[in-house]
This record gives sequence, C-alpha cells and structure tokens, in this order.
Amino acid sequence: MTLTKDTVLATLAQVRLPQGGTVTERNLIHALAVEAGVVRFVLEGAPQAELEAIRSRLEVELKALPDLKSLSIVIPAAGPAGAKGPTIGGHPKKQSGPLPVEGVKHVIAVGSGKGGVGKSTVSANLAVALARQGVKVGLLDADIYGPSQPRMMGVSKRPASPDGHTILPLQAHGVTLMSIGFMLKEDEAVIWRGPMLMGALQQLLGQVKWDHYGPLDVLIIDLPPGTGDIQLSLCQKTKLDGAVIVSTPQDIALLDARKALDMFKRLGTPVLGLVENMSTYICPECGHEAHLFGHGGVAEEAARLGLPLLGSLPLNIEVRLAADAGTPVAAGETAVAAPYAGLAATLARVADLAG
Ligand SMILES: Nc1ncnc2c1ncn2[C@@H]1O[C@H](COP(=O)(O)OP(=O)(O)OP(=O)(O)O)[C@@H](O)[C@H]1O
Repeated sequence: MTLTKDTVLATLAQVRLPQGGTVTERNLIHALAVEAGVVRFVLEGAPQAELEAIRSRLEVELKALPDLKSLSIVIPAAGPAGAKGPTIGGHPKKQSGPLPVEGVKHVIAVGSGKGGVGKSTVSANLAVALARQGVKVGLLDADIYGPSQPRMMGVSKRPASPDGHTILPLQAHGVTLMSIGFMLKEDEAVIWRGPMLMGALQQLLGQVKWDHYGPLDVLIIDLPPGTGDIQLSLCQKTKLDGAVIVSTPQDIALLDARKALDMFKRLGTPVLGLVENMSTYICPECGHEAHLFGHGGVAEEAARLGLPLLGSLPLNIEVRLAADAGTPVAAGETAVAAPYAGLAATLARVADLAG
C-alpha cells in the first residue's frame, strides 16, 4: 500500500498534545507533501520549545508507518530578534463556507480598482471617525504587499501572542488594529504567491482576537488595490456585510473602480457605496478651488449605479501630513476632519452599524 496524504493526516490527527488538542486542530502543519514514501512538512504556530517537543513526538508516530521511506519535519527559524509567537504566512486551511469574524458584528471591506487613490488613507480616517462617534471599530490592514496602516495609525509594535497561536491586536486612536506590517521587519518584502497570501489573510481574520478590547461593532478591512487573490478569497471565505469603493474622479481610476464593482457584484458582495477621494483642491494661499482629477465623476457613477455616494473628500496637504505623522486628520478638530466625520455617519446609517 502506498503512503498517501490522507494516511499521514489521519496519523497526525490522532496524536494528542500535552498542551491540549492535536497538531491538525491547532493548525501547526503546513505545506504537507507526501510522495513515493517521502513525507515533508513545516511545523509552525507555537513557541519554539513546544514545536521541538512536538516534532520528536510526531517523528515517533510517523516512523511507525510501514511505507514511510523518509521524513522531514521543518521548524522555521524564530522571527525577528526578540520576536515571539506565531508567524504569518502559510497555506490556507480548508474551510467549507464564508465564516463570520469572531467578536465582530459587521465586516466592511474598503477596496479600489487602482492603487494610490487613497484607499488606506480613507480606511484609517473612516475607522478613527467612526470610533469618535462611539462605534467600536477594528481596522485590518489586508494590503499584504504594501501595508501602510502601521505608519498612518502611528504604531509598529509586534503584537503579543500569549499562547503562540492567538494574536492580540494593537490599539491606536480608539481603533483596534492589526496589520501584517506588525509581523514583518520594516524593509522586508512580501514575496508570497496566492495561497500564501490567502493563508495570511485567514490568519489575520481568524487568529487575531478582535474582541480583545471588547466586542466590535464593525471591522473595516483595508484591501490591496485591484481585483486579485486577496479580494476573491476574502469575499468567498468571510461573511462580509459589504464593500465600499474608493476612487478619484479621474477617468482611469473610475474605469478601474468599475472593474472592482463588477468583481464584488460577481462574488455576491453588496457594494454599500462609493467614496470620491481627492474630489477638490482648495489652494491654501488664495482659496481658489481646483479639480485636479476631474469633477463629479464618482457622484455620477454612483447615481448611474443607484448606489449611495458615501462621501467626497478634498485633496488637502493636511491629510497627507497627518497620515505620514501617524495621527489621521479625523482624530483632530480641524475643518479637514469634517468630511471624514460625515463619511463615518453616512456609512454607519447605510450599513446599519448600530443594529
Ligand atoms: N484626500 C487626500 N489629500 C491629500 N493626500 C491624500 C489624500 N488621500 C490620500 N492622500 C495621499 O496619497 C497617497 C496615497 O494614498 P494611500 O496610500 O491611502 O492610497 P492607496 O489607494 O491605499 O494606495 P495603495 O493601496 O496603492 O498603496 C498618500 O501619500 C496619502 O497620504
């Protein structure tokens, strides 16, 4: 009889760990490959010392399999110096249908067709403005290739993990926060392929204790730009209340926004509304109002689609400076904060966040 993946998994599933559960229940096995009697996998997701003990135990069990020719159980090196706890990345676990996010009432994704239209800036300010209006809000930076929330929200600590599996989110400006950026070194490039990305997203949604600071009314997910694996995986695997699309009024951005709208429609995720960013520019010197990226395009698109225009946000240097300094403008009292407060109030009504 040849050795199969199922036989190996069945053997692994029977090994009860002294800390409770099994390696499969605790999702410690990654990248399992079984070929011509050769078994290889990565053991990851618990403190290093515990993994070493588990490896010895698994070696004994697996070496008893009659058709095993060779066995390689790899424990990845510990993360950055001083870092403890789980690492992010790895193939996704099998999952039957879309799952709710534990400890969270509503989940809203913020997407855009094109990069650089201000999706992360809008997500950060929206989250902060919602928090200021008394909504219990979480923000997940799912822009796995270019996480910007650590900088925009002004935090960059590595999150704690008391059991080597659960990840405790951070908090900034009244928002419960998690970003893959917290788990990587600042200049570390993410070079994962699709399955690894989806595994990372699944971990960020499932292993983070989103209600660590109390149950959340809403989790805002800052998506990467475009219509790729992350968006697809999120819509299929997570119960979403809907998506918000950010665009500038520029034709090319709107064209891409239409692709994003089409993707959400095809995946059955309701689009809650559109946000026009960089809608106008008011010269701080003379007060002249200019429309650098065109005018009214997003409002027209929203009207055409019968969707609400959730907000129009001017291009303002204070928005950029505040984001770079780690305190979104929405956290302050200036006039620049007002459109974000308006956006938060409108979204709270449209998505029935109080309900
Ligand atoms: N309304 C605004 N006024 C001034 N600057 C803005 C505004 N919105 C965004 N910006 C600036 O534009 C740049 C791009 O914004 P941001 O990173 O939020 O875009 P993005 O769509 O999330 O980009 P990507 O996902 O491609 O990384 C940032 O420097 C940000 O500070």
